[in-house]
Amino acid sequence: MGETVKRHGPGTQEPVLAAKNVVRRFGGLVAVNDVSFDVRPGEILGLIGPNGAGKTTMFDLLAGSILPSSGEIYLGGLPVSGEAAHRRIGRGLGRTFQIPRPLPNLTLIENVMLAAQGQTGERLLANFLTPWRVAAEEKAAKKKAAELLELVSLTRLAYEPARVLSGGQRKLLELARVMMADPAIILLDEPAAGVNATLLEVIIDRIRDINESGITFLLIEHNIDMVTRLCHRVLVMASGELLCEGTADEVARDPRVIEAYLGGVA
Ligand SMILES: Nc1ncnc2c1ncn2[C@@H]1O[C@H](COP(=O)(O)OP(=O)(O)OP(=O)(O)O)[C@@H](O)[C@H]1O
Repeated sequence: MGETVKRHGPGTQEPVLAAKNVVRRFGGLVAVNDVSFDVRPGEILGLIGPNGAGKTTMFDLLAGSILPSSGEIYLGGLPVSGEAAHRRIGRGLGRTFQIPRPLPNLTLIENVMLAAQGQTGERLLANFLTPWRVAAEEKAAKKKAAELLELVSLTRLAYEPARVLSGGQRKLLELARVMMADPAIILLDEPAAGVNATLLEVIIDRIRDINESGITFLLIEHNIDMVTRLCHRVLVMASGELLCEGTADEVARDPRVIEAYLGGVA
């Protein structure tokens, strides 16, 4: 029972991430128009919508890659709209990209370790640690990276260079990399794109495992099967606005959503 409550996140808890009346303009174009929503702790929230709806712009705003024209983004209850991505990541936000680009000639384990290195490096300098403690930190990072590769079913390839990976395996590696910084919430940009059917099952299972360990997800996805199977709740954007929210089945039946998708195709 306890697990179930954690998975869906009690409604009274502080949202992990929230947008309040967020607007983003590019010149005369309003890409995100007065969008507000909460991401509840422990949930997997889907963000769907036709091409050009404003989903990627919303992700960029949440992650701090771009700043809102107006409105606020809250991370763990605190406003962060003026803070860029590197500050947010240190405070529990992780993001994967549609096309992951690991360093091709480094091994998988090195790629995962590197995801912590910025943080570790700063800490080492700040604390004037002695060399043996640096070595100990590296050893700890390697152990953690190995555990994360196991978590994403890539142990077999841990000492291979990243260039040997398929598109789907790169997505799994990206998941391990982002986990290295101990995020509270992970933004996933189209985890199913370019992935074969077998690996898609692995990715779905691994996201579910990680979510069940207490990590919240927000994902953009065009693969509706994946959204239906994974997401506790779905937000639909169209023409920069938040059209509706509900379970995958609820939004799929909503006439406004059907119209938005047909409009997008026409
Ligand atoms: N840097 C930019 N400069 C100008 N216009 C932009 C910029 N980024 C996005 N846009 C415009 O904002 C709108 C929303 O784009 P966005 O990429 O957020 O949509 P999306 O829902 O992610 O689409 P897709 O599913 O195709 O990735 C589009 O009209 C797009 O052309």
